[in-house]
Amino acid sequence: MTSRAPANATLPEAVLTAAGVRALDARLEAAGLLRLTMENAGRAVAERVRALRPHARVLILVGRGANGGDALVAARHLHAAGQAVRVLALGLEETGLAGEMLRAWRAMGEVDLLTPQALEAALAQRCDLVLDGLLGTGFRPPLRPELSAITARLNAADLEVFAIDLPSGLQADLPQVPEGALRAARTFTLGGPKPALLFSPARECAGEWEALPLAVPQGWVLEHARARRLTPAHAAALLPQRAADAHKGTAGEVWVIGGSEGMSGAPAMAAHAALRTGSGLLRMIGTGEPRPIDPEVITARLPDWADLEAYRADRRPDALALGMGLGGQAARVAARVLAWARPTVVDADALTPELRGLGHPGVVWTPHPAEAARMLACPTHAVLADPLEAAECIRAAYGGTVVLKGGPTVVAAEDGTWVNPTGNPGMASAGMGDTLAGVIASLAGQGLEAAVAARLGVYLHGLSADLLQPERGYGLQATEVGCGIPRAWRALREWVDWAGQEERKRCKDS
Ligand SMILES: NC(=O)C1=CN([C@@H]2O[C@H](COP(=O)(O)OP(=O)(O)OC[C@H]3O[C@@H](n4cnc5c(N)ncnc54)[C@H](OP(=O)(O)O)[C@@H]3O)[C@@H](O)[C@H]2O)[C@@H](O)CC1
Ligand SMILES: Nc1ncnc2c1ncn2[C@@H]1O[C@H](COP(=O)(O)OP(=O)(O)O)[C@@H](O)[C@H]1O
Ligand SMILES: [K+]
Repeated sequence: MTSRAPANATLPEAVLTAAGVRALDARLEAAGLLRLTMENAGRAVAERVRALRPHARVLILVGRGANGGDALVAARHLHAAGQAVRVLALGLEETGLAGEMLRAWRAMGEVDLLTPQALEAALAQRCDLVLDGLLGTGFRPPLRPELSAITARLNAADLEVFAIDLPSGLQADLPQVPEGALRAARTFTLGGPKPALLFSPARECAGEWEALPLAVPQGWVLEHARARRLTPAHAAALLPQRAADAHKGTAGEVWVIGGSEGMSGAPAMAAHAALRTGSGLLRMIGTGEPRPIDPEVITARLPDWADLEAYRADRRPDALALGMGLGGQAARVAARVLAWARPTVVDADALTPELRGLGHPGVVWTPHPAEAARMLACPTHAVLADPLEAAECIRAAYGGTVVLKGGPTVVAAEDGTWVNPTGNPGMASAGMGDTLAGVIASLAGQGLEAAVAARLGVYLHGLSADLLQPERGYGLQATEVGCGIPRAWRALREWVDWAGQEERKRCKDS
């Protein structure tokens, strides 16, 4: 029998909350697959530990829930492979699925009750690595004292900790770090990352993380996902394709509307990035003198913003980006342009509450957290406390697609919420957002749906910065990220060609 499921590699990654894990668990249980899934998960963890630390003596800490069950499976596979393990468990009852795993482990090795004294004794013997299976997605703060004494001791010890699913004491769904949370050097997250592994400050507790597959169809996991995360294959499939007879009239005319006295650079960076993303024709329009970086850009200086309608009369932009450096007039100008019902990226000064409800399917709002707070009339810390929720709230109130910028950027669109995997802290410099607005407008002008242009735009923008990071570090300029877009594009395209070749080779071999 052949599989009818699409190859997992072409599907996005699932971002799973505690509720999503519970729902997936229920489905697996109903299908009679939960025990096998725990077995697969624990074995996958053991394989990663063996690959990374084949000679380590591993202290395995086991909680009472399924996270502990995963740890016991890992203990069994590590022991069977000849690696030295010591197991300490919070409970020794053999009930439920985790209890079954405890019984299976006991057939092979010993287990002692985890107490502060037992931990101390274990640490006094040679131990190179702690495998944390105390708490996973089932944790609800605050951490009880019996456990906070354990995590405090481990955090104080000079020991490497690898966490299963997420470091014990982190709340899966939120970026905050509850009192007493464990700090891990590495996390093996099961089925897909939890929001806590994606957003700061919680993600700093997880060290490097990697997602281990659950060995069930990715479609099942995605059904219970809170959000999706782009993979290279998925992003590459979004790249626009051009006909051989393409010309500047078919490659998209983009207008950048912005700039004011002393702020001419912002729209210039957007226009520059749009050209590098492949737009056929760029116009920069302002009431001050537009100062493009590139000679290819056509400029128009309007006596007043009221003259915008007349300028547009016999012209038809394929997409627009507006707001960058525009100043106090921005909301008024944006309201006019939104009425044209063209694909439009609304950025910077134009991101104001006056525009609530004016979004249409072609609109992409691109706030950073402080601008998002302005749009939602809430403090910035409330946005940062749950970026997925904040992006979705803006979308509900304003319409269109929302790109909530940050490390990482969240895209809330009609088809759901996405988390971008590319980008790095070198991007924390002025002008990066202007560049992004140009990239998204360019892709929309080349015919991509606004929501798709947003998703691909943030991916390419971050990838361009990631490719530059090794040579530039924190000294990365926004214009360089714009210049690097063709390289990012090529890297993605080559990835697809490479993946396609692999796929063809696999088909030939089988
Ligand atoms: N479908 C999937 O993706 C798969 C998921 N899998 C795994 O399932 C895990 C989720 O398992 P789970 O639901 O059993 O919860 P888990 O994290 O083990 O914690 C429960 C324990 O924590 C305790 N506890 C709670 N709060 C506490 C506090 N404040 N302070 C102290 N203790 C506290 C709570 O105690 P209780 O409240 O019951 O007394 C209970 O004993 C998930 O992370 C992944 O590893 C895999 O098996 C493969 C398939
Ligand atoms: N630490 C980071 N990790 C990933 N991306 C980042 C990071 N810091 C900034 N960025 C990206 O850089 C851009 C900054 O945008 P913004 O703050 O609007 O800049 P500006 O207003 O100066 O143009 C966003 O796309 C954001 O996602
Ligand atoms: K854990």
